[in-house]
Amino acid sequence: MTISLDRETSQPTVTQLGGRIGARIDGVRLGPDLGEETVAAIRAALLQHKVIFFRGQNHLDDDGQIAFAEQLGTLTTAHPTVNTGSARVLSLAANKGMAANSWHTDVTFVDRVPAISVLRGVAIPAYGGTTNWANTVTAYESLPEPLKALVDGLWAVHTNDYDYAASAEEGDAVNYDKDNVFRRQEFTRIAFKTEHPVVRVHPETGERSLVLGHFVKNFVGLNTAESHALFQLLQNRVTKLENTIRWTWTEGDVAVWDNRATQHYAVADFDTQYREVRRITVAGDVPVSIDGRHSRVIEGDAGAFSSLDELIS
Ligand SMILES: O=C(O)CCC(=O)C(=O)O
Ligand SMILES: [Fe+2]
Repeated sequence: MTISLDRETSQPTVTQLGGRIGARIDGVRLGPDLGEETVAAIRAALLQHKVIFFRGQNHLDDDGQIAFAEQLGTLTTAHPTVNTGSARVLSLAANKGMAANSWHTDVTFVDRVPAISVLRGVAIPAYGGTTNWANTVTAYESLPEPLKALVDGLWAVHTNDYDYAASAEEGDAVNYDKDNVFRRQEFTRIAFKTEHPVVRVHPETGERSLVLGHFVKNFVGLNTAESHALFQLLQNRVTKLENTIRWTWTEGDVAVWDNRATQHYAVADFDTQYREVRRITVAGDVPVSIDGRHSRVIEGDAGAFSSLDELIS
């Protein structure tokens, strides 16, 4: 489908795709200078639906994607530890079937967890390679009261040096370079460890959401076995199918998600076909717990994070 609407006169239309998460926006040609009204409409849809999709944005290149993302907030460095060859663009390319096929929220091992990720489908395989998102706000809201009481005061340690051996696959696609060489060493060359509340208050909506995903190492005060059991229990709530939306990509699609209210998972079922998606990340603030306490860095300070800007630009 090709969308050729006059940017000056058309209004974006928002079509809800799932009961708990996901909407498609039509009638917008993404790029710079969208105008206040359009940006406000996009932001409102994002906050409500948590992940929004734009079809047919084939005109976009990296610069256009960056220019669009800049209207949503201040951009972060492409990745805190992986040298992506670009200051802003994280390219996730694969032709050996690997993908970020483990449920996660982006970069939760630092204190300033990114607010928004903008992902563009650059090369999309003929089959497979869908991406799924889960709503971590509804996951919290639908918890029974005793579980809410349990998580409301709970904190978790997140690290980039998480237990890769414990996951069935080798984790995030950012662990691979363009020649498919696993580069965990690079991913973990600076160890980050941050304590986040398991329940954070969303800075824009005031909603409570669960902060979990595959960078969680353990819960504060619980041993490894207890942490593992509780993590599985809560993750099962987050990733329950009714709480998710699945997107089948075509080239030129753009997905934008609220990284403060979602987790995602790229399905590694495209065999040896080439797949490439490119991500721009909008900076976020330090999560705040229900009782007003901020996340705290245990290892790898914010200074190291920002100086990486120069390192990889
Ligand atoms: O490959 C995908 O569809 C998503 C990859 C991912 O986890 C990300 O872009 O943050
Ligand atoms: Fe991701």
